[in-house]
Amino acid sequence: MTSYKDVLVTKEQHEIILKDITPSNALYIKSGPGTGKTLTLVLKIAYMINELEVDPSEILVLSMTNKAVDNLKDNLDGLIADDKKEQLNINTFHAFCHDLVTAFYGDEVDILQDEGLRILVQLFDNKKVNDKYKVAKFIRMFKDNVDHELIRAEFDLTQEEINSMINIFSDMKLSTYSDLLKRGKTIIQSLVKEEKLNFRVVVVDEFQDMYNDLFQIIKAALGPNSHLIFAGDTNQSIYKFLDTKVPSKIEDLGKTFDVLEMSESFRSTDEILSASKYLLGKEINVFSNHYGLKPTINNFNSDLDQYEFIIKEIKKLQSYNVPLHDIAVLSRTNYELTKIARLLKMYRLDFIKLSSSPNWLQNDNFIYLIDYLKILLNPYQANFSILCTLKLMPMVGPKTLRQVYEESVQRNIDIWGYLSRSKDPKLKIYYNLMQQTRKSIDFEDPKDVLQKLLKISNELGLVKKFGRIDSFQKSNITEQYIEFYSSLKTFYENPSRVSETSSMIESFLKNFMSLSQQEYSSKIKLSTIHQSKGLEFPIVFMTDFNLELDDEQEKNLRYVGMTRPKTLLYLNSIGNNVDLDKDEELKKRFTIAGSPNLSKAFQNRVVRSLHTWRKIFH
Ligand SMILES: Nc1ncnc2c1ncn2[C@@H]1O[C@H](COP(=O)(O)OP(=O)(O)OP(=O)(O)O)[C@@H](O)[C@H]1O
Repeated sequence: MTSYKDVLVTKEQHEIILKDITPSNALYIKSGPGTGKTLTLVLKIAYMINELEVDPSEILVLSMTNKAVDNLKDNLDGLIADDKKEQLNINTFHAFCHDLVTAFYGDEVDILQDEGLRILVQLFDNKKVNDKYKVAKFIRMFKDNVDHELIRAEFDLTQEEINSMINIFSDMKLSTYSDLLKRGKTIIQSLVKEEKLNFRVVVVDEFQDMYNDLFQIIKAALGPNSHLIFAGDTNQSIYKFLDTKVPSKIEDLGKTFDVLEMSESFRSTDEILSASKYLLGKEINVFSNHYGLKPTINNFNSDLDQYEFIIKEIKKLQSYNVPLHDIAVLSRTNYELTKIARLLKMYRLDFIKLSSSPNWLQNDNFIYLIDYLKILLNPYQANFSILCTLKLMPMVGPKTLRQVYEESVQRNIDIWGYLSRSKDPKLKIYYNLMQQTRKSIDFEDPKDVLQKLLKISNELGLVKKFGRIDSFQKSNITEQYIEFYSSLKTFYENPSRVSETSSMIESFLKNFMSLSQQEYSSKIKLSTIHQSKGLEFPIVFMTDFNLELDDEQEKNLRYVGMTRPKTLLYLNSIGNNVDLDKDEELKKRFTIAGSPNLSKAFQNRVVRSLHTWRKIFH
């Protein structure tokens, strides 16, 4: 162990931190789960700024998720001066492109979301492209410049029908994520060419899940004098539907590669790590110096048995004073998580579902509050939001929506202008309330903003839509409004979140998606395995665990889940065909059928010690 900035780092980590940043070279940090990718990247960034005197504005750090970005930023606190931290460019690929596109073109980027697809189904009014999946596919095809001949064949459409749908999409000024990345790439390319953007170092985290659109951003950002650093673990690549060939394409970047590995894992005990590697079926160079209990596998006949076991074990852990926030339940799908959530609620065990977006958005309908805000702020640029929210009004159906859209196109006015002139009583109610609210709303006062939104949701149909969802979700609505309000307040209470050029509310609209701090709450964490990537928890339950997997991607996903816990791992399978008691290899690595010997674990301080294993900088 060596030390950098009072942090004890391994020899491997130290070598990576000090490795030179020659422009023509790239550094690939090959690291297994829990080996300290984040810590090492953070220390390397600090080293470059503090010791090599690299100007922080010349460092670009790109990551796939908001969570990873927040993590990097938090961990940099105290390592570099605050003013230098401000100049550092640490962003998700999407936010980086979003900022460039809005700054460059001055227009708002309206990304097409799930609810928007439903409105397009109605506006398209086409018998063959008649559900949101088909609409999404249609848009993807035309955005990817697929030959119209092929689109016609795919959906059995005429050219007129295709043109009409493309026109609607363009009139609504909608973008897809892929659009945003492509527009971003073009801007970066020209700025780099004109030497207005000049990154000396580009750092990319979690490169194993990178797909072509993201790869193109990196390629565009790299000038002749840029050094590239990328870190990742191909065994944790879990997005099969994306372009998994990308990591190998990195070699097309024309840089000479140095590969440095990190093999000591600081997260999981050696028992957990060995069992994870065994089920992945690969020889992997990671080890741990912490020892504890073997993971436990139980096979159940039904979901109910499985869930009862989890509740019983959680209660047992509580009796050893394990705080709920040390426990996570990971599942393959959101559907399974909802079932577990219901059960935990029944037993009055507090839980929180982790997601990459803010909590209140776990109810899709809350996206309409964002639409209302966009309209209140600038109705002339909110055509699509107006159509989305009009649909919530009682008695407004697809026919009215199409009529509003078509007539405003014919008269060459925006939809707000059309509404202001409309004699239709339903549309008048909508217009009058919105107009009145626009005049009276105080955007400087979050309480007033919330009150106005509540009134609008009540009178313009959103609350009625809430009424149609099931009772479990309904009981969470007040809580979600409160969470929405606290997200809103974040911007009023943290001026640093508000950029110089935009107001509080504009900053909120631009950044609300990145508000997800739930990991730090004091409740049991529920998460899909996908969402748990990059996170760690002292104790993990994995549900519906499948021992018989062939698919490589699925095995990787299982590996990601199994390597999240620090000390205790419970695997629950249902009706699996492997005879657990007879499989000697499994028996060597797992406790089969039963529960872990907690009293032994606590006696040996295996579990307790974990409470002190907090993140190094926390
Ligand atoms: N040198 C070290 N000494 C002590 N703890 C360390 C050291 N390096 C990393 N850690 C700790 O190990 C844990 C795992 O680190 P980190 O989350 O960065 O791993 P990772 O490589 O990103 O893992 P994954 O690929 O699974 O997301 C963290 O709690 C971190 O603080």
